[in-house]
Amino acid sequence: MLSTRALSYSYDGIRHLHYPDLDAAAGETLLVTGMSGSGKSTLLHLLGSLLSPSSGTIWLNGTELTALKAAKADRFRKENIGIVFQKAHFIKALSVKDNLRLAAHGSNGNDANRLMQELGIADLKHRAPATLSQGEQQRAAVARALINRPSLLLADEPTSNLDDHNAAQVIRLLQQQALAVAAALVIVTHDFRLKQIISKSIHLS
Ligand SMILES: Nc1ncnc2c1ncn2[C@@H]1O[C@H](COP(=O)(O)OP(=O)(O)OP(=O)(O)O)[C@@H](O)[C@H]1O
Repeated sequence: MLSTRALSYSYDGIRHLHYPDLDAAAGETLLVTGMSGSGKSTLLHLLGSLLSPSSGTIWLNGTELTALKAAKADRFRKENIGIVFQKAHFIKALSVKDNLRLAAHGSNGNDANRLMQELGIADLKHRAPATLSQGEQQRAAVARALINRPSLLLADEPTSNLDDHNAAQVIRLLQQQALAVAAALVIVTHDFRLKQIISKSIHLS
């Protein structure tokens, strides 16, 4: 499903971030931990095809992401990869539901109601995103990331600022939803509590 080989990235051509090889099957969760500055967010951007690596390859479902030209990579990302960023970045003027529909490819927007129901935010669909609590915004961000039934779901620090109970709940939610669409789930975090919940992990140093 997802595999990377010999990935590296440099912002300035001087300091290079080298990544261990990653493999994640459909429905599997991979935790990537590391201290601040170890390159977690950069890795997430590489996996999400938002940055191109200096060297190395990323394969997702038989497609070599790293070989795609920009326009094809954009389309591939929209159709195959869902990303839950640390900050959600919704369109302020649109309702929660319209934010989901805007992210949808083709007829996938029809799934917006079902997803919001499953994530417990159906009652909030006509609200402006800014009026939602942090936890509600996070669930809306998960719904948006899932709208195109991605084969790879990426989450950046989904549990920072959450207490133990809510952290476990968000992880359960992400895992349930990833499993429902048979997506590989990659979570990057400095939250070492998650090592107790997720068995497969890689540490960046
Ligand atoms: N746009 C940029 N230009 C130059 N250097 C950058 C840029 N973004 C990140 N870096 C550097 O690359 C390294 C990895 O950064 P990255 O944000 O991936 O780490 P991180 O593990 O996600 O950190 P944190 O947990 O603090 O968010 C750091 O040394 C950072 O200073």
